[in-house]
Amino acid sequence: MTVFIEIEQVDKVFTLADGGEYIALENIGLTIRKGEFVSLIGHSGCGKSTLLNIVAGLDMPTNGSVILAGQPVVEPGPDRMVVFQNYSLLPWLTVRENIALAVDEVYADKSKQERNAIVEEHIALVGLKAAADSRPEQLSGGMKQRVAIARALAIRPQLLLLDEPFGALDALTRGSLQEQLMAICEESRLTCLMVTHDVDEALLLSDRIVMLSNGPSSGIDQILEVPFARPRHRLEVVNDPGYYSLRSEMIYFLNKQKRIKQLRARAPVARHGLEKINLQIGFVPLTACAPLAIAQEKGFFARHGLEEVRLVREGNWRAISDGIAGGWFDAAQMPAGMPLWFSLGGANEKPLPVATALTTTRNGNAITLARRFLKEDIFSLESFADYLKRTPDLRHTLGVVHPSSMHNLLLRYWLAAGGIHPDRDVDLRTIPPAQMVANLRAGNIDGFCVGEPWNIRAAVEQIGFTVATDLEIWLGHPAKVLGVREDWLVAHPNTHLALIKALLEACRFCAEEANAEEVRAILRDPRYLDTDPAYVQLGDDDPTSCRIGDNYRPYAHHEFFGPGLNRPSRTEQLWILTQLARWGTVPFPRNWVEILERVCRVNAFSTAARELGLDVNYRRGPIELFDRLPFDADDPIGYLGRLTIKNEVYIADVAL
Ligand SMILES: Nc1ncnc2c1ncn2[C@@H]1O[C@H](COP(=O)(O)OP(=O)(O)OP(=O)(O)O)[C@@H](O)[C@H]1O
Repeated sequence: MTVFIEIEQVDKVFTLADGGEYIALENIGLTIRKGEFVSLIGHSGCGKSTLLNIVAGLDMPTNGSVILAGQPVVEPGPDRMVVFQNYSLLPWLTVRENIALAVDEVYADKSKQERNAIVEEHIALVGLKAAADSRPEQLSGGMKQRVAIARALAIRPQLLLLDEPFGALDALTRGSLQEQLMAICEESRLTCLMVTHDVDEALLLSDRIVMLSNGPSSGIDQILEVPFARPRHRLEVVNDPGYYSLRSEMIYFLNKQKRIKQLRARAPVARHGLEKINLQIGFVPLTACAPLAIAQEKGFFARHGLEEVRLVREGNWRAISDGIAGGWFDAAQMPAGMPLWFSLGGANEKPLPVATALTTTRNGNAITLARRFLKEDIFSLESFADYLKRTPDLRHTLGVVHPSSMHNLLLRYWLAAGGIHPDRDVDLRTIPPAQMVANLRAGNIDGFCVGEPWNIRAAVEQIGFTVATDLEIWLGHPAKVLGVREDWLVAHPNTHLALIKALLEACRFCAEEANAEEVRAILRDPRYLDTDPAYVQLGDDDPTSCRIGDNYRPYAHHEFFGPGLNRPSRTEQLWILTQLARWGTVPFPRNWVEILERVCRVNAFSTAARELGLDVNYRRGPIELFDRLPFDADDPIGYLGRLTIKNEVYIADVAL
């Protein structure tokens, strides 16, 4: 399909009554192909109608241009017709006369007979023959909108612009009009640009959905391709396996925009020598969020002057990374690899320096497989690898939670140690932690690697079984860290120290066996983990492992506090770095020493720990995983070279 519309670097600035300015749109760039159906979606006031009006020629951009079929758009024209939500019919004219008015104007060179034929054809097209002599007041909303569509189509525009055309109609009428519009567009190969608030409408009608971020200075946040075959039928579309993932992508986007509005609304408050005491800290509901929950509920934040901390519960790590990248979180609980992943451009190919000065938990992960594998005598890495070799025609999908999480890195390491290439021999799919068990139950995945309580829950509920835990993979590995953007850290050094101190005290509280019941009770609150506390393993008699219910598999304890446990480790971060580079997620930086210094803020940890009177001189031993392959922290590139199963490794200078 050829390019039909080019929207080039369009800005729209409105002059306000008080003389000020409002930047509605900034740097919008979009091309639309001939015959394509594109929808614009976004929150109220984000500039959808403004953009539509600019394409229609009803308004002009402040900067940039719109080119339609090679010609700049400078005014409205008959090649573009707009259908508005409020129909815009002339009340004193009948259906036939409303349509004829437009036809007579555009086709003045045709005979009266030809013009009448066009009018009648379009009245029939939208099924309004019986109402052709009625005036708008005698029509229902759906009928009026059909007149508006017929009027728009009758002049054979090259481009149909629709501004929430079905917004005011009841669900039944809306559904039937959507189907009629789809049929007409497919028949006439019309190009359409539609503004809508309706996620399902956009998915049914569009080839692409353009999601606009909130204003001021709205821009294109993301463009979704809608791949369903045409002609489309509503039932087939909603039953397509891809429908719900596209739908949740849109809902996620719209919710994110709503949250950004709320979260940005808080002005910083400085007090007690701290640059900011009203913090928003993101977390994902896992047993590992205990230190944050405890710091809040037991008053550790407040004790260190952080009097207005708001913990923001997110369903997945992507929302955490969006919150940090967008700057509406001050800090977040993160998977151990996320600060490096950000700093090396994992989020959007542009390095965003993110630092950590505190490891909040170790352990707490496991690998679960669906129970049906037990019937095939699969109970270990070796038997799983054997099974995959025996059944090369079967594809297996395993869930991980984020590219930078230890679950992803440990699962990949475990598979590769068994001779399984994680990107060739199986499919890895990113799924939010709390949705792992449901996806395993539904058969969408064959297994997963995730933090607790989800492995234990899958085992206790007999949906899956734990095939490997931290005890077998890497006992004591870092799991979650406190992450902050480097620019935030530089602007809030005292607040950062207070935050580390509050969380270190909370970590100590979580680690004391006597507090286990209280921590469990706090975690069961819907604001935190919201799960049966029986699945939360804390405070077992055995210092290294625990057994839950009648599930006799030992699990490693979450470790929250102890000598050298919370101090960020450059060696561990270097191991993470080699694994991220091994799988091609980020380049391996030639300047890795500098990168590790920027990411791993050992000094900030030491200052905080010293101020709390804690010993800071402990060092962790060398890293050794279950396969006993030595990790050479002095020669990480040599170590990467010795790994046989890997993707292409890129080595590059990374400028932070
Ligand atoms: N003439 C104007 N003068 C000043 N501001 C304007 C003008 N027209 C629109 N705006 C502002 O520009 C922004 C974008 O408005 P627009 O109507 O395009 O949003 P929208 O996404 O279509 O909203 P909705 O979904 O509510 O219809 C809004 O904040 C609006 O207040």
